[in-house]
Amino acid sequence: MAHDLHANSAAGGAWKRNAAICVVAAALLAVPALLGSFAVSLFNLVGIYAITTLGLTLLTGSGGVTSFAQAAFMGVGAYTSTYFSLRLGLDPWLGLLAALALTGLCAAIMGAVTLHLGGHYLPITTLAWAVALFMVFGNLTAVGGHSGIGDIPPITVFGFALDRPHKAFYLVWGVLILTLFGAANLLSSRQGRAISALRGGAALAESLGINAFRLRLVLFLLAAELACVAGWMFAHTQSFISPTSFDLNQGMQILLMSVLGGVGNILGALAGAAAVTFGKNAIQDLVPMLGLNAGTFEIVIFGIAFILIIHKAPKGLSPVLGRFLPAAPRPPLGKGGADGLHFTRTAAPGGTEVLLQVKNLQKRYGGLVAVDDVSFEVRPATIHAIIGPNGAGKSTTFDLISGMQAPTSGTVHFNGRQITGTPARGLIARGLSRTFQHVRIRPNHSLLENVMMGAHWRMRTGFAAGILRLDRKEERAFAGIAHAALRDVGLDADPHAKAGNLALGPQRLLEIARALASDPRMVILDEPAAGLRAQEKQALAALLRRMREAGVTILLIEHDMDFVMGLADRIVVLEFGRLLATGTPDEIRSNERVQAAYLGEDV
Ligand SMILES: Nc1ncnc2c1ncn2[C@@H]1O[C@H](COP(=O)(O)OP(=O)(O)OP(=O)(O)O)[C@@H](O)[C@H]1O
Repeated sequence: MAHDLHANSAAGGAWKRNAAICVVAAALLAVPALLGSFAVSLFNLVGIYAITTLGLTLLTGSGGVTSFAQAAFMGVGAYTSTYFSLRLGLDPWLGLLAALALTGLCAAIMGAVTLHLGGHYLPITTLAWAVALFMVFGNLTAVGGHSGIGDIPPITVFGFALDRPHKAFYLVWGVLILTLFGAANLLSSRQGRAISALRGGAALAESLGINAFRLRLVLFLLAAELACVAGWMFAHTQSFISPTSFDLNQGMQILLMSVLGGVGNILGALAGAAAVTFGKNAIQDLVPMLGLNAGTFEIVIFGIAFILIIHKAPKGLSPVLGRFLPAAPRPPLGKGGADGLHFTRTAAPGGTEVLLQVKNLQKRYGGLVAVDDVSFEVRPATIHAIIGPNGAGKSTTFDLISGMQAPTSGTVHFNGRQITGTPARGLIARGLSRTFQHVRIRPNHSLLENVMMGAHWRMRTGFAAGILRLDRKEERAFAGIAHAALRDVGLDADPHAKAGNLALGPQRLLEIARALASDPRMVILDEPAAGLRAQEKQALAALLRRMREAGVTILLIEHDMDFVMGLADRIVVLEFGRLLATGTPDEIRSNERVQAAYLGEDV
């Protein structure tokens, strides 16, 4: 019955959504028939800026990288194609190809130099890029220099010249609608989940097997190319361009469009572009009536709007859009996994007797030795705990095993192969999955989507297939696997619920489900019981035992002695970076050196 209700409401939601799309499409088709040239031209500008802003939505909103250079990349598209068509007499479509190539080259060089530096390097470089390009455009006398250049020929489609705003409207809005659908498809695909994992920090993305640098570079390129296409349409629909059309002020306005629309909201890109473009037009109409300079006023008003939005409404228009738009249809849960997860790589029969071998591991930070000559082994299908007082070197040991840091000396072997210094992203495919001390989930994504991130390395869909929605079969299969993982940790009641609504205990379980979806040999857990209530700890211990029975090996750091003593098969005790003792819980409990180290604590 509940299932039927859910199916009915989903069908109702889809119906409303499709109806809303039809109404909007009909209204759009009527725009050129109902409005005059100036108004249609404004609509075209909205479409052009929405395409540019959409690039920023993907880059900043989803990937967490800020850029001031979108207007400058529009300029590269506009000026390259103008030069090709006006000076070389070539078709604007050839100009577009050249512009895309040049934009790609510039963005690739800029991204390659700055993206791995992290922090504010990229935003600052994009600022410098915007200023430098303004100078370059101004000094290109072949395309008009600072005074700009006119008579740019229109785009032709099958011999039909788009020489009036009414004709260009269909191209601009057609391209916009295609890019909106493409972006929506991308964000709901494997690569879209990888992009949002980036927002959880490079550590999360890399732990899932995602090359954070490469993904940021692809996003930066994609955003630049979208701006280039928009710039190309700008030049050939306005027929006049000048450096001020693509200066830093324009770059800031595009950032304002993105922030106003709600960073990360796809339709927000359109709403933000419309609000700023129509707002700018209203300022230019009204302010001169008061005897004031519209240009100066525009900068002041937009500056104030920027500050107000950041402080008072950081989500921009997206809550409003969310209220009026019917919810997106929920993806199917997929088949398979009805009887729980099947691990294909656990307890490798015939494999090595030791799954993880840590030998003489050392990590120095200048004069401080955080981990000093530590050696231990973990056998398959066991629960192994690392304990020790604060500052004993537990987290550093974890980081050395999980590839977050490289050791100063010593080796780590996993499943018979040396993994010393292997970057974190290379480990999940070998069967090593991890959770974090400070939970790293994507709060605005569903439980199902969060868990599917764990299966990223097992999936194949690339950017193009995601944008074209050719990934449905794979999505269904892995939604089934993620659903089974949620069932394994007891979170399958509402797989489509937002992960951010969960309390801390269930969030920790969600991270474990994400690790299970990666088909792990071994899961390493950083203080999994921290902050949990007694009942939640019992449920967690039961889950970890079930995982052990299924053949998954577990290595954990934990401060809660009762939890560790009642659960672990073997325990490693560290003190001042050195191995103090190793053994079963009983051996550790009766070890005098451990008792001395934990003086006053009940071991
Ligand atoms: N990046 C770093 N640079 C310098 N010193 C560090 C760094 N990371 C850790 N340390 C030092 O190394 C030692 C071991 O730290 P680590 O975090 O591994 O201990 P821990 O046992 O996990 O402690 P806790 O239980 O408090 O998390 C500490 O003295 C810490 O200050």
